[in-house]
Amino acid sequence: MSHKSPKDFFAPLAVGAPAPLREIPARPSRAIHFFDPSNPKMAAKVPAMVGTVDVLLGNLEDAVKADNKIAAREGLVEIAKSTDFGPTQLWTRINSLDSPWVLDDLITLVTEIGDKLDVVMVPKVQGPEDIHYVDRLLAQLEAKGGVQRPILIHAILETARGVANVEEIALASPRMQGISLGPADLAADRKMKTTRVGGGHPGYLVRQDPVDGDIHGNRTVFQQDLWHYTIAKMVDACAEAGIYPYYGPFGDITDVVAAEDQFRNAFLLGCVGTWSLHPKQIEIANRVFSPSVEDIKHARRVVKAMGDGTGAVMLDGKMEDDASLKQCLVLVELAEELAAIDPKLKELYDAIEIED
Ligand SMILES: C[C@H](C(=O)SCCNC(=O)CCNC(=O)[C@H](O)C(C)(C)COP(=O)(O)OP(=O)(O)OC[C@H]1O[C@@H](n2cnc3c(N)ncnc32)[C@H](O)[C@@H]1OP(=O)(O)O)[C@@H](O)C(=O)O
Ligand SMILES: [Mg+2]
Repeated sequence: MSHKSPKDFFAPLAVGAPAPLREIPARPSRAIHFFDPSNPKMAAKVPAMVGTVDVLLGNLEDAVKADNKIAAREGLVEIAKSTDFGPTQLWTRINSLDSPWVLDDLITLVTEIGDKLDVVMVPKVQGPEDIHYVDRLLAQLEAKGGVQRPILIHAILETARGVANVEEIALASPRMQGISLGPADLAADRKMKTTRVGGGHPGYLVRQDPVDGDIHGNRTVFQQDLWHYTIAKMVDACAEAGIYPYYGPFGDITDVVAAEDQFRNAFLLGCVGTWSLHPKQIEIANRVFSPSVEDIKHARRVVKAMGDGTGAVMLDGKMEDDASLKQCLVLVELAEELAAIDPKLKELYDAIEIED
């Protein structure tokens, strides 16, 4: 349910505000790197991180102490004003819409750094009404601040009602850029019995049938993915709306192996990127969310073999047809976008040779 009729869905919501986009650009966003602008050590690292990560996100919400909320907001303004972000996007996560800080977050950020801010991430979104509120307020502030291009909105999927409404959230505004899974708040809201921030749980498993009826015998167990349903529902809602799904935080910073597993699960399910909470997670995210040389070589071979894009062919003993061609085109187009901003990837992808 939109707050606009289809006729005026793309009309600005305030006189003087920039016209909404008709299509959300697929800018690379493999890693959305969170930093606390009130943390001097993290803030000092931002300029050197430009170009090494696709998105830098100045976080104002959870993980920023209540005493530091104003310092974080002011710190982000200072960082934005003093940094040339080049190809790197600048996002922020504002405080929750019921917090005492969010109105000043939006007024300050949009009127002071609106032209440098690409995306506003909104936490704890419950339904389209939350997006409608931010949509209209952003338009008014863009007009007030003379912002020249529309600031986009990214919702965090971290409440049970938000999951129930995810399709309407995705379609709620032409500003919607994407949606991220927020596993910690969502687990708490659902009363899931896990205290982990993303990833699996050793108690969530399926067990091999007993051998010869011996239920206490040696039976292989397979740990299951707690987040499969929610990520898949989020991906469907984003695909329907033409916006982008992301995995969110992986809190076990030291377990880089399980972080890679969780990121790859999300990549394979259709997510385009993930959050990174620590510098060591950026490399993992960039690697996982950039298609491998093998995948790109195969995809390009399918595109070549499929000619006009219709019918079916056999390639390496596997059937390729109109549908698998579309899957391959997703990878080929992603590779082109990433190669445009990542020289190392460009070198890898350009070196791929396809036999005639
Ligand atoms: C739960 C969901 C969320 O809300 S997740 C998003 C909110 N959380 C965060 O944003 C966490 C951000 N990360 C951190 O605060 C820190 O990484 C840490 C507290 C987890 C660990 O910090 P520290 O102990 O300092 O780690 P190290 O000593 O290993 O740090 C080494 C070095 O790196 C610097 N550093 C650390 N983190 C960052 C960062 N994010 N960006 C830039 N630099 C960072 C650190 O300062 C050290 O610097 P030095 O070498 O100069 O000392 C929720 O939404 C849901 O799921 O619902
Ligand atoms: Mg959260």
